[in-house]
Amino acid sequence: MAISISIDGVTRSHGPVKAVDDLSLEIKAGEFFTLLGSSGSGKSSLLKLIGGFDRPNRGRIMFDGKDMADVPANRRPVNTVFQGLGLFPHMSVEGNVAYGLKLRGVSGKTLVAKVEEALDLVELSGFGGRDVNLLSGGQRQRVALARALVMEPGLLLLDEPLTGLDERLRQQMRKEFGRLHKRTGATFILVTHNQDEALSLSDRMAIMHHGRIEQLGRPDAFFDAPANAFVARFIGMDNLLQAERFEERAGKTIAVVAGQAIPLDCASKSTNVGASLVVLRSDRLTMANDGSSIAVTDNLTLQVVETTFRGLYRDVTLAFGDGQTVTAVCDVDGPPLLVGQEARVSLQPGAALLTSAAMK
Ligand SMILES: Nc1ncnc2c1ncn2[C@@H]1O[C@H](COP(=O)(O)OP(=O)(O)OP(=O)(O)O)[C@@H](O)[C@H]1O
Repeated sequence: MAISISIDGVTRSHGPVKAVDDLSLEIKAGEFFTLLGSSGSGKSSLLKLIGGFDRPNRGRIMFDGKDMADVPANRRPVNTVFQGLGLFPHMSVEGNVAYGLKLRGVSGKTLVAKVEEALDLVELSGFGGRDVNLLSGGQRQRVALARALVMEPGLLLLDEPLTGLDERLRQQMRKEFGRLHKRTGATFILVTHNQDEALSLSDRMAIMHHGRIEQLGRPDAFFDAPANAFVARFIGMDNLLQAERFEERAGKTIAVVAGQAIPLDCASKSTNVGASLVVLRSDRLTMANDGSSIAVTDNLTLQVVETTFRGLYRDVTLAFGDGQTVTAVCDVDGPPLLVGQEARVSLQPGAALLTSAAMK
């Protein structure tokens, strides 16, 4: 049965460092939830507290409403796949996968059937007798997954499980996680600093920083409304602009940047010049490759600072009169724009958002 998790005001300090800082979070039963954040943000620390490998200084962690404070790791309905795996090198694939079940007293035909089923789930049928030391990196990762899944946990914790794999294997394993999540119905919590992984797999995700959650929600919501400049930068929305003022025109909020009007998509947020930054979504900025305007209205006139060939498109860095820059995408047909030339950039609906300059 999938497990719901409730984290209530949890703090974990190491001397002066608060690895987890008064953090509260609800994870639904059966959800694929991702903790995303840079190195040292507290992701692994939080996962360890959930798994019962460490104890909070303050706050409570509940599974299906039951306080886990006095439940040790080996009595929690949890299995963990860590980075670096920790497979038993002296055991075969089968031996590794069967280990936990044997400890539980499972034996004979039931044991064999369960191990086979788990290996089948990770597409390693027939690999039972192999030496784990002779497997490829991806196969070893899948053995580690099978070893966790065979225990039929209600909660699976995945701590950077794809670290150290090459890009092709990462892609393959990523698909596998998605598939396994659907098939098992368990709650999955993934820790990663890889944004692609988080976006492609998660029902919901949280971006952590300094032991706190900066934003929580469905992956697409981060792009529609990044909570603050830190989150925007973290997810690659680097076009952040300081407005010189905000104005109301015909019921619309306009940001004025270096004398040019940028109509904002969200009128409800605070439009205090010091507290707010304008975010331009690069996927909603369009320009012709000769620099002429595409749309009749909502155009910006900017100066080309740099163009970078990216294969299927070109990145074009463009400057406002006050020196602030944004990057837009331009198609590769025809000659590239020239550095120093003027270009007309059209703002598609939803191109300009507002975000908070300050973090939580
Ligand atoms: N046992 C410990 N003793 C002292 N400090 C610790 C300990 N565990 C974690 N920390 C500190 O707590 C903070 C959060 O660490 P944590 O490992 O949770 O980060 P993370 O987001 O998982 O990072 P990474 O992606 O690098 O694994 C860091 O500043 C780290 O140095």
